[in-house]
Amino acid sequence: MAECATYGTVAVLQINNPPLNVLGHDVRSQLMSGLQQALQDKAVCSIVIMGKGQTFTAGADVKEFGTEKVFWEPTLHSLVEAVSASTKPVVTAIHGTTLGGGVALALASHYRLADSSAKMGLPEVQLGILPTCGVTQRLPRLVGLQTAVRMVTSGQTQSAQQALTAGLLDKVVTDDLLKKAVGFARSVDVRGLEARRVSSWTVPGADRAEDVLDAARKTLVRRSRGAIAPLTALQAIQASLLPFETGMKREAELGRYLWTSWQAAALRYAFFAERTVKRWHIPRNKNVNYRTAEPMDIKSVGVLGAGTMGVGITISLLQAGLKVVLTEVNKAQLDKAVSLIQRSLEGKSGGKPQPMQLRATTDYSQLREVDLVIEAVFEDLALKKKVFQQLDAVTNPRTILATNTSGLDIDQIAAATQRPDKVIGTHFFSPAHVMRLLENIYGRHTSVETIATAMQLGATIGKVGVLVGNCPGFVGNRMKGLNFTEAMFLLEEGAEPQDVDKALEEFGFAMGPFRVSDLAGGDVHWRRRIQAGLTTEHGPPPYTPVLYRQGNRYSPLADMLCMQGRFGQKTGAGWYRYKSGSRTALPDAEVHRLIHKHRQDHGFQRRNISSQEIVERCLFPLINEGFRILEEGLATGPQDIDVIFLLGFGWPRHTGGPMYYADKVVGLGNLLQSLEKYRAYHPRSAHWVPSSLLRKMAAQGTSLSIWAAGSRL
Ligand SMILES: CCCCCCC/C=C/C(=O)SCCNC(=O)CCNC(=O)[C@H](O)C(C)(C)COP(=O)(O)OP(=O)(O)OC[C@H]1O[C@@H](n2cnc3c(N)ncnc32)[C@H](O)[C@@H]1OP(=O)(O)O
Repeated sequence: MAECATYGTVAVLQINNPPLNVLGHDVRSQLMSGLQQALQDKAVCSIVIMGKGQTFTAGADVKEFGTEKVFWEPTLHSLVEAVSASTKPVVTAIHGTTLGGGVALALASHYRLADSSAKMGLPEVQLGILPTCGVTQRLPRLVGLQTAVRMVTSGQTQSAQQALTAGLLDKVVTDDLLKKAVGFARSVDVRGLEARRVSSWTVPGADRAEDVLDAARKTLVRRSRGAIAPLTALQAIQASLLPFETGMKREAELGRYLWTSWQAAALRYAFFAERTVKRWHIPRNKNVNYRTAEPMDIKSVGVLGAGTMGVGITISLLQAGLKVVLTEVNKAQLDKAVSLIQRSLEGKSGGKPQPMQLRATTDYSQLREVDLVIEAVFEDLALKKKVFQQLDAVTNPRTILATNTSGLDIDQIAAATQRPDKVIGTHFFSPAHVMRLLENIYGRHTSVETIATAMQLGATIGKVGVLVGNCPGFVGNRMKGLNFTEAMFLLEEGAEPQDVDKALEEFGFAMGPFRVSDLAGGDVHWRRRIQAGLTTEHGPPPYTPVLYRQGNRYSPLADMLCMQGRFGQKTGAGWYRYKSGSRTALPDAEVHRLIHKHRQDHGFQRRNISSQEIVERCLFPLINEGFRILEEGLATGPQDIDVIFLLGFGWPRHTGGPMYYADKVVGLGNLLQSLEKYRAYHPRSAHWVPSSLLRKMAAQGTSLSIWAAGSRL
């Protein structure tokens, strides 16, 4: 856990708690007793604290957070204070990615050394808590308010060089950190110790504090969208302008406030959910799971289609060091794609040339020897089936064939081949080289090896893979579609697009549904509705009521905009209007007129609709659908649904995701009641009928966490 050794007059305490040296209770205890021994040992003049393995430490053990263990002595706070009060100089030697509590230990030390490849960060606000243990008081004294605010409120890591420049580190070294740290510790003098205690320093540039804090507050109010941790952290940093002990008291108060908040619990859940989804199984056959599966070794990947998705996927694969054969029948499109890929990769490597593992071709037969192909052609079932038939003929029979689709039937695509066991859906989110989510969809015949390979490939290219079953829209789009449906009904009943967007943005989404639709292009879903027979390019299908389609209430408003060529930002007008070259959504009188006329034509009585109703009506049907998905065994557990929404649809992380939010914030009983209430008002919308799983759980008073724990292997 923590090992102690002496090198002449230097005692070295080394954390050894693989994989990430987190500071659980055992580690803290051993570090504390090592420190006390070193202080008592007359032969020891200085002390080095460092870590073995891949990192100094990733910080506090988050697994302890929901338990009493985190308060067992020595707590992290006691350990940090013991380091700070040491009567012998303490040098912290940092390597790898050092986070949270690791930075707290470093700040309390008298000297800080790091390997040149080290990174340091304070991700606490991403867990909804405050970097306590004196971080908010010592850091500004060391690096100034501006850098401290940036590090604490963003959670972003700093490279060793950045940390050195900021004043957070005393020295950056290359090679043999242990030897260099011991050498450095030998050279430091106990007589200078008092001056090295950061707690005795004042914050540099305190005269400009008000301006810095005001500017940060304004940015954070806008960016944090309801998350309380960043603004609370700012208050703690502000307290560093007070005497150190007073500031520490304020830090402790604010720390307790965040520690006990529901947002901290939600963010902790999100942290573990992202890691839990890799432990997949198929709900109907638990023997098919991540433990029994053996992935194929993938070294080369073919990407078919060089549109926006194909380009993003290719960049992700190349960045992970895989060989890629990019195939596109249109030569001009292919050339454009290659130049985009090159530019993007050059940007990533800081202008340094990268060994190009890309072969671009218009010839399908070049895909013969790749291990896996990802098809990324236009979202059209007939086209995809044709392409899969060709791929089946041209590729090696052992090659896995993946389709990048956002909702088409995997079984139908697989049926176009002689190897349905080797066909799988890999739903990337746009931009594919940026978005971390990969929704992997198994079909009826997909083999366990194919599933394991797609999940493994996701991890290799830095994505969080979530495995789901095959149904229209899969998990993400099947649920998300309902949000937009209700948003349009709200327009019919009296809201304006900006009212709906504002309510959901206040809930925490970066953009409301109408702004998202304008960004993505309204025509994409319009084409899908046409394909599904819900509408035509000229209006409702013959003999179809305007407000009722396929057994459900229907709003034709989006179709009406598309029929006018209003596809969103790309046409300068959609639910909003856009000035040339601008992405700012401006309310549009024409849209208001169109909605107003539609209300009049169909006898809608306009009424005022509260933000609460908007949020409930847009989100509750989606959550209800999540319960249906669990019931149908299409997701391994609620975490899978939550991760899809957190990483793929901008669901506000501080609420944990739709299923967590329903369970822990709304309450399943309250959710059921609300669904029943809206169902009574809107009997022609099937999405208000509560799922039987929700009914059962609400009746039994059970929580999704119990359901989830039992269902996970
Ligand atoms: C009174 C209360 C005391 C309050 C103390 C307040 C002050 C201190 C606060 C903190 O220190 S909060 C913790 C800050 N640290 C983090 O948030 C670290 C988060 N981890 C990461 O970002 C990444 O893990 C990494 C360090 C960048 C490494 O990434 P990598 O992809 O290599 O590995 P992972 O798959 O993410 O992790 C492997 C394994 O380790 C588990 N894990 C990671 N970090 C922690 C942690 N801090 N505590 C506990 N467990 C951690 C992770 O869940 C994985 O586990 P498995 O899923 O494989 O079981």
